[in-house]
Amino acid sequence: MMKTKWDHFYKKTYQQRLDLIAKEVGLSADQLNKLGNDSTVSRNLIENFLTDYPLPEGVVTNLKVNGQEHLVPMVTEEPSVIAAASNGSKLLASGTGIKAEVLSHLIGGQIVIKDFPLAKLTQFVDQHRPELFAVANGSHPHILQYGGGAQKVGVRKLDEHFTSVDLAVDPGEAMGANTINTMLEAVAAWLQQKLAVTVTMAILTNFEAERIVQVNGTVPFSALETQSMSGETVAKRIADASRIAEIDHYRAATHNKGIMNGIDAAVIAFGNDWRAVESAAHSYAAKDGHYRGLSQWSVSATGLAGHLTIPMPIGYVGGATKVLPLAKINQQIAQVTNVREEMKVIAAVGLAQNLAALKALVTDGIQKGHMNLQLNSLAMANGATREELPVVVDRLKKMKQPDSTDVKQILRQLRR
Ligand SMILES: CC(C)(COP(=O)([O-])OP(=O)([O-])OC[C@H]1O[C@@H](n2cnc3c(N)ncnc32)[C@H](O)[C@@H]1OP(=O)([O-])[O-])[C@@H](O)C(=O)NCCC(=O)NCCSC(=O)C[C@@](C)(O)CC(=O)[O-]
Ligand SMILES: NC(=O)C1=CN([C@@H]2O[C@H](COP(=O)(O)OP(=O)(O)OC[C@H]3O[C@@H](n4cnc5c(N)ncnc54)[C@H](OP(=O)(O)O)[C@@H]3O)[C@@H](O)[C@H]2O)C=CC1
Repeated sequence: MMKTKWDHFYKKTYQQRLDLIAKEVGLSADQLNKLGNDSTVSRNLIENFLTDYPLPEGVVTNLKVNGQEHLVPMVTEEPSVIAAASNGSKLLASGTGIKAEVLSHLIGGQIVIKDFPLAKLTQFVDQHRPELFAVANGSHPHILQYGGGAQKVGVRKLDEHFTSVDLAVDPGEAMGANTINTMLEAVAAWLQQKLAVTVTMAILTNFEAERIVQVNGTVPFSALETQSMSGETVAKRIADASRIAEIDHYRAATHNKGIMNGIDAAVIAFGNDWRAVESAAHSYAAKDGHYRGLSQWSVSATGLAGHLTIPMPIGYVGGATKVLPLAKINQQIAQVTNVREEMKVIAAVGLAQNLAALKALVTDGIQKGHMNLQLNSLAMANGATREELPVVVDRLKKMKQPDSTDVKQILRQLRR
């Protein structure tokens, strides 16, 4: 490999790394001071560690799932997300509350094999299923003790060259990526030994078709009423919005982004891998060959009914869940004691988040509520200090469409 000045950067001490970066990009002493923040946990969690990057954490109120109230911590940089999730939770709590159920809890993975007869491989796997499961489970010291283990195996033709041996495993309380990867590599080695197959790769899949949570909720018409629309009209308009996400992928992408506003924020707060959750959500949304909204809303005789079915590949243990100190505290704040509860609560936040966004979209429009709460961020981004912030925001609220020029002008006036 070619040599660069960054070779073995990771072997340098923390201070040496900071100094090198400061020199390279010309950081001031003040900037260095802000950056420098050695942490034993973080230094050992990731590579080339520089600093902890703080994101704001807030809490969703009024989320009621299966009769129990949960305060759900959310980590996000986006104004109005937590207000909206609380708004949607309160609306849903005014109905039957949210009913949630974990439909399946298996992580899948694949061993991709090249140029081997499909029929021979299928026959071998069918005939040696117990042995194959024993190899998989035997590669993980404790998976059976955790109530998990290999559950299913199948063979799937990919094209004329490639075949996938698909394994599904109950990962216990863990997200299970490392767990299943260990198992897949063990089974791959065993297949190589038994059949002399050529294995191209052995890896979990983030298409999580068998780790599904379903949440349902209803909102009475009375709770949806606005100054200018009846509750029934609002409900019908939300059902229309839901339909549009079914038929138009332009809209479906935004509809699902709204759901993930809540889900990602909670997943991060619980110390989980949000890329896995994102990847699973969007691939699931496209599973029928057409990308669509993950939730559906319809009007019943008494109110609005919402439904969300979504993969939720998270863990209550493992990954960073017990390493990041805040993740543990957040599990306690949310009053979740196992992975299934956590899956349900996170999906419920997604449904509530979606409801609030749709209600805003079909009534006042998104900008009114969102921009009102975005004003703090607009003011700070344009240089307002903590002391100036209340006055600046107050003046911005009185304007029709405030922007950065307005903030700068207000600041000039204040600083005269
Ligand atoms: C912003 C609101 C909530 C205002 O909503 P509102 O109707 O003016 O609020 P309200 O004063 O009637 O309050 C209702 C409840 O909302 C919550 N709430 C209200 N204000 C706060 C606050 N400051 N902090 C915390 N919680 C708040 C709180 O639970 C409150 O109940 P209360 O406690 O007063 O009895 C509403 O307009 C809303 O839900 N808007 C949706 C905003 C949103 O979705 N933001 C995400 C960013 S936009 C986006 O990324 C996705 C999107 C929208 O494109 C997705 C899509 O297209 O589908
Ligand atoms: N594509 C992807 O999504 C990928 C994700 N990852 C990463 O993998 C990590 C998640 O994998 P995961 O296997 O969960 O991680 P870990 O290996 O961190 O955690 C699983 C381990 O937790 C221990 N454990 C303790 N109690 C339990 C229990 N009740 N049930 C199950 N396990 C228990 C077990 O180890 P023991 O018995 O030794 O205590 C188990 O092997 C995340 O960090 C993710 O980012 C990695 C590769 C790819």
